Amino acid sequence: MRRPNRKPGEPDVNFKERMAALRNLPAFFRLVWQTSPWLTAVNALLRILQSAMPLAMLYTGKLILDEVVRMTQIKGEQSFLHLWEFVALEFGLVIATSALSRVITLIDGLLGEQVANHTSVRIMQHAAMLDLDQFEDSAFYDKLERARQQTQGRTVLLSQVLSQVQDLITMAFLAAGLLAFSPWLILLLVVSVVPAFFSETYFNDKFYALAWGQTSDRRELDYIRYLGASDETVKEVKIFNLSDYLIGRFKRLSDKFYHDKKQFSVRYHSWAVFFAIVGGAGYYTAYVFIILDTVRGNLSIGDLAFLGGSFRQLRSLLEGVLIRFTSVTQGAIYLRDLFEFFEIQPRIIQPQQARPFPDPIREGFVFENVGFKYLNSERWANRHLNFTLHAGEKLALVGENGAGKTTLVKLLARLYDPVEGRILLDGHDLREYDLVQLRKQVGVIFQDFLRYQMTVSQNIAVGNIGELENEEMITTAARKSMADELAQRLPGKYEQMLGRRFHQGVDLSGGEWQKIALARAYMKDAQLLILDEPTSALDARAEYEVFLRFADLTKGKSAVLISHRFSTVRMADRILVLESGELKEIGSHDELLARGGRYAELFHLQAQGYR
Ligand SMILES: Nc1ncnc2c1ncn2[C@@H]1O[C@H](COP(=O)(O)OP(=O)(O)OP(=O)(O)O)[C@@H](O)[C@H]1O
Repeated sequence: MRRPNRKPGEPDVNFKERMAALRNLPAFFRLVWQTSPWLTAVNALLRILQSAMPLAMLYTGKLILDEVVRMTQIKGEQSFLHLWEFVALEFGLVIATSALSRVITLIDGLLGEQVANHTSVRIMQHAAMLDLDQFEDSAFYDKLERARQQTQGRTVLLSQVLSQVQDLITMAFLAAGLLAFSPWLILLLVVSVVPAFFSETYFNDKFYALAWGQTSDRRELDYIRYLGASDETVKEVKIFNLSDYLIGRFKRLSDKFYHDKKQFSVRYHSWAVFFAIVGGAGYYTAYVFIILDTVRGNLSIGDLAFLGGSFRQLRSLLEGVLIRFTSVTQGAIYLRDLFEFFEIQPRIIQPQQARPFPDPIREGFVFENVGFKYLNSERWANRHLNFTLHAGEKLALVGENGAGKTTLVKLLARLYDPVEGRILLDGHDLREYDLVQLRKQVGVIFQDFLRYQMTVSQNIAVGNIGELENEEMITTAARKSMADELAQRLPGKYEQMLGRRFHQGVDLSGGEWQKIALARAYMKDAQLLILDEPTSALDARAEYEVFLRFADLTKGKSAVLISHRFSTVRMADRILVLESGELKEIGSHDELLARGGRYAELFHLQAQGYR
């Protein structure tokens, strides 16, 4: 479960907001047009054609009826030519209508799919640009989630808006016919349908509020569902016998949803039935008037059929349009989340006149009174940091859990910018350097590195994805990190699928995964390599070898190592001890031991454990 959501019942959308949300539609249609101009244009054209069909058919029906009546009134030999022409015309129109509606559905589906894919790609592109700390902000995260989840809704919205326009045109055609006969019939129509519209809007708002109120509970439900049945959780669920507890929690929540939904739906549908009766009464009042006028001889039988048909269709179209209006505005409100998400801009961006990243680094990184605190946190995760990471130096960071080691390396890799002070690289602020080059020249393997459910070679290549096809580079990197031996043992070698999610995937042990992750570090020729607890799961021999190799393989390069094992730490040139985010001491292993400070204390503590 991710973030707390808004309070139940919030936000209650009113009519004004609904109308305001419609302003997102032009931007939406620009997006649709960009996705496929060709399909959009054809779709629009066919829909205009389709919208004239109902009137054409009703009118042909009238012609047929009038012709039949005329023929029954005349005695003697008669020509059927006209009648068959009309029938053929109506037959043609029927066929054209169903063909058109098929083609329109087809294009809607294709276009919807393309729009969904195009939007997903844009969301991914935009998310990739954004800063790490933006992902840690709950309001941002909610927005991203909603922008992402509504992909399917947008496909529906597309055809809804198009159908809405099409129906409005059809109505204009039909209304023109009715208007010529009797304008007040139109008035009657509006009066009989409008209450249903207000009822629909009212219940839609209520439903939106209900859905909003349930968002965080729904997430909890999804989370419990995931806990209850997934490859990653099954082990603990079995060992701790959690399934009954989880099922109980799931049932309690889902029962509550069911209860809320039932209450809502019963009220909603009861009112819908009532308003359908009102609408029906309106229609029959009008129909009676038309019948009476026909009996009086003012209208032909054909007119009766035409007007009755027009009125009936107009009523159901109007009802449909009004009801659809609420769901269109609903969709437009969700669009607002999407466009607001696109408007979020990253702060860590490529500088206007970027300085090329030095190659080689001459002086190194200088921390000048660097301080950093996380968003929504009052505590400084790092503060008053003053030290130099010299070019070519191997620096180890030690400190207790939460001391700020990972935060420090995130600052070094410019995943965050300092809140206080600055970091200089060869005399210039890190913020002035080309960001793309910086990402290439600073390699980081985090303690919570990703275990991609992909092949061994893809898992290594993510360290430098441009070299995905470079087998030699991948195997060399694997040899350096000792992942090669592991790959050779697997049935599929480098093409072996890892993880259990996909066909014939195999899972690895924690240490084996670390070897794979370490290989990523060797995939690029970075000048600064940061390893955040890279060997915590390796056995003693593997760890020893990794570090012997590491020193050798990173000769002339700078490196930062985070580790809780002092056997690893002591191999570094210097060691920086952090305490509550601040620098406690810095020096070589021997210097720090001689000083008898915190490092010496921690070192002896760990050494004691081995005696
Ligand atoms: N994304 C975050 N948002 C808010 N606070 C955070 C975040 N990440 C870390 N912190 C806090 O910042 C402080 C420093 O965390 P950091 O991860 O740098 O510690 P660390 O020394 O690497 O710890 P460990 O040895 O457990 O890995 C901690 O108090 C932690 O709770």
